[in-house]
Amino acid sequence: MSKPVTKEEALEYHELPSPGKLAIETTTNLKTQRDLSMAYTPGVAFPCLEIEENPEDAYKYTAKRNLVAVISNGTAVLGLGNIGALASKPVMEGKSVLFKKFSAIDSFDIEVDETDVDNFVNVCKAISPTFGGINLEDIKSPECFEIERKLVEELNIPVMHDDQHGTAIITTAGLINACDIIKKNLEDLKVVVVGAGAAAISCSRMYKAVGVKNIIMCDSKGVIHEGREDLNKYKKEFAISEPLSKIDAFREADVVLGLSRPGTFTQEHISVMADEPIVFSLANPTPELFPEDILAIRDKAIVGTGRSDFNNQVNNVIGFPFIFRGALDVQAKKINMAMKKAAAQAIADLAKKPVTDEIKEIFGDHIVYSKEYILPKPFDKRLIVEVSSAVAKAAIDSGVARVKDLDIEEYKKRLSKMI
Ligand SMILES: NC(=O)C1=CN([C@@H]2O[C@H](COP(=O)(O)OP(=O)(O)OC[C@H]3O[C@@H](n4cnc5c(N)ncnc54)[C@H](OP(=O)(O)O)[C@@H]3O)[C@@H](O)[C@H]2O)C=CC1
Ligand SMILES: CC(=O)C(=O)O
Ligand SMILES: [Mg+2]
Repeated sequence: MSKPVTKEEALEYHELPSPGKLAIETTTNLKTQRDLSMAYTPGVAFPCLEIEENPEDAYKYTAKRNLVAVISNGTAVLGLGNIGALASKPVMEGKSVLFKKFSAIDSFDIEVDETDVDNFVNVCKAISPTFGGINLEDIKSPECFEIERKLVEELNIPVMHDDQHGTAIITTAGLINACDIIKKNLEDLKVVVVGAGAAAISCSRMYKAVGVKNIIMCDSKGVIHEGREDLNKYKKEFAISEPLSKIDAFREADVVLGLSRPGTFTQEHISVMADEPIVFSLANPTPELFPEDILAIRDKAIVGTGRSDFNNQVNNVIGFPFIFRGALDVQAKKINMAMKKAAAQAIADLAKKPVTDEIKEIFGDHIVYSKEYILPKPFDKRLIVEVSSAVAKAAIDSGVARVKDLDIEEYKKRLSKMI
């Protein structure tokens, strides 16, 4: 574990040298009167008229092709709950910083003070011409599902709710490698999912898509089963036929995937799991159960958290920057399961390769594929190359890319120079 972050340090980091975490920079010269005539009137009228004639030219003459909106209404911010649009801004600025640093994507964070599904969708639609993609963030379930569905249906740029799909990609990559290390098959796993919101539902769908058969899901009322009358249609997808207590759900389980809030499972639950349990305790910033408490009773466990200060950070930061990079570069109309699976496999494969000297310098020589290192570090510069190229290829192969003739090896070379 690295040195704990104090409140004072975190507040100072956000306040200095200037409030917030990002600013805007220009890409063209603006030094002379002639530059001004180019950038602004009269020169600017020419690209405007080209775009009016052919909307695709927006990708040629504006920042649209490399610009993503990070949009939230602040209703499910990390595990902090509904703290509102304004209070969500540090997280959204943070996501924009990660886009820029890890995948060279420009982005604006946009906090929308609106909880009504249709009104929120209308705001997103109205501002969508500006962007090459939309990353929805920290919007509570079940509203997030409907919002994303409508936007994907109605817009022709990639729209992805990161808490759903970024998280699904990274937890799938983590599961693939954890199973590889302890020699278990995905098909044979018993998985308990604690949480039944945006992240939990989407991760569980992807687990099923890669072969997991036995999933038991719990929400704040307990195990989700067909006898319950308080289930929305998303939770119903995972209802088991008979009632079950939570402790019985954990009995001999191989995996627990926590996407809920602190304290929703305890050492008692972990103690009844199968040998070498996989415990992803992913609530942020405070996990369901801390790694030391898990390892204290199950020293052979593979443990992951969402945080940057423990081994095995299982966090969508290893997903969303690279999936959008690939999607933008082939002007994908949407982000589909084929692209998500390709991303997860590429992430999993990368963790098996020896780490670079740069990563050793940051994290030390001990970083080798093992129970303590199942996923690449977000700082691994090979992520953009391997994951974004895999996503771009999957977009082309699955027919959602507008750019169809991409030389993947050439593209990988370009990616390696982007950050
Ligand atoms: N590491 C990572 O990369 C990521 C981590 N997360 C974390 O996952 C958590 C959930 O996020 P998200 O899905 O967006 O939020 P949602 O608000 O959509 O879902 C929260 C879920 O937690 C459930 N819950 C609350 N209390 C309990 C309990 N006692 N037992 C079981 N479930 C409970 C809620 O149940 P109910 O439906 O009954 O209200 C709800 O289903 C957050 O802590 C977030 O930080 C999210 C995305 C990525
Ligand atoms: C990581 C993230 O997106 C979350 O905790 O909400
Ligand atoms: Mg989030």
